[in-house]
Amino acid sequence: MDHGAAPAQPDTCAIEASDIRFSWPNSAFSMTVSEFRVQRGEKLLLLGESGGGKSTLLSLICGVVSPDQGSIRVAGQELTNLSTFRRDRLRANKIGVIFQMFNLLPYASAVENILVPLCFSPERRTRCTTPRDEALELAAALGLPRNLVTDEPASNLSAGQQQRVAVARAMIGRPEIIVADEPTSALDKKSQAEFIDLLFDQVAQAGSTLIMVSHDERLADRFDRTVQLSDLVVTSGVAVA
Ligand SMILES: Nc1ncnc2c1ncn2[C@@H]1O[C@H](COP(=O)(O)OP(=O)(O)OP(=O)(O)O)[C@@H](O)[C@H]1O
Repeated sequence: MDHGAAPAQPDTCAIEASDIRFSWPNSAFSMTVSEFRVQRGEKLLLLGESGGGKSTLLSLICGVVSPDQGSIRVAGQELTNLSTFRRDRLRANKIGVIFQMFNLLPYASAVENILVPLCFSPERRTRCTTPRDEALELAAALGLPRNLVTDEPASNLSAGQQQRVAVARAMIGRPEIIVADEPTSALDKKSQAEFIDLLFDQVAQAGSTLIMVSHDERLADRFDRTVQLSDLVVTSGVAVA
C-alpha cells in the first residue's frame, strides 16, 4: 500500500486541489486541504472514519459545493471559476458517480436508469452510437439478466442488482472520472470482492480514473494508492466517530 503523493505533473492529473478551505453553512464543520492530486487512470482509495469529511471532499471534487478558497481542477478545468450551470455540465460530462444508496429512479427500469446521465451530458451522449444497446451491453457485462433490466422497475431489484445498475449508470458514455461513495458498505467480503472486480473491469475498459471512498481498510491492496483522509485534510468543529 503506497501512501505517497502522486507526482506533481498537471497534464497527468485528473484531479488537482490546492489550498482548499471549506465550511458548511450553518454547521461547525470546516476542512482544509493543502494538496490533493489524482493521476489520470489511477485507482485511488480514500479511507476515513465516519464524519471525517469524505463525502464533503467528494462534493467539492464533483463541484456540488464550492470551496471558500483554493483551486480545484477536474479534467484540466478549474471548477472555482465556473457558474453553477457550467459546474453541473462539467460534472455530467466528466464524472460518473456511484452513490452509497445507489439513488436509482425506483419506478423506472434498470435500462432507463442507466441511460439517465446521457440526458445531462452531450459529451457522454456523443460517445454512444446506440445508447440503449450500449446500456444493455453494460448491464450484461455486469451480470444483470436481460429481462430484469428491461421489464422490472428498479425497486424490484435486489440491493446487489441495484448496485450493478448504479455502476452501469456511472459508466455509460465512458466518463473520464468515476467517483464511488462507499458503494460496498452493505456487502459481505465475497460480494465486496466481486463488486470491486466488476467495477475495475469497467473502469479499465473505459480508461477512467477511479476515486472510491470507504472506511474499510481491507480494500487497500486492490487499489493503486490509498490515502487516509486524516493525512489529507485538517478538520475542525466535529468529533469523528
Ligand atoms: N449538507 C450539510 N450541511 C451541513 N453540514 C454537513 C452537510 N453534509 C455534511 N455535513 C457535516 O460535515 C461533516 C462531515 O460529513 P461527511 O458526510 O463529509 O463525512 P463522511 O466522512 O462522508 O461520513 P460517513 O462516512 O459517515 O458518510 C459532518 O460533521 C456533517 O455533519
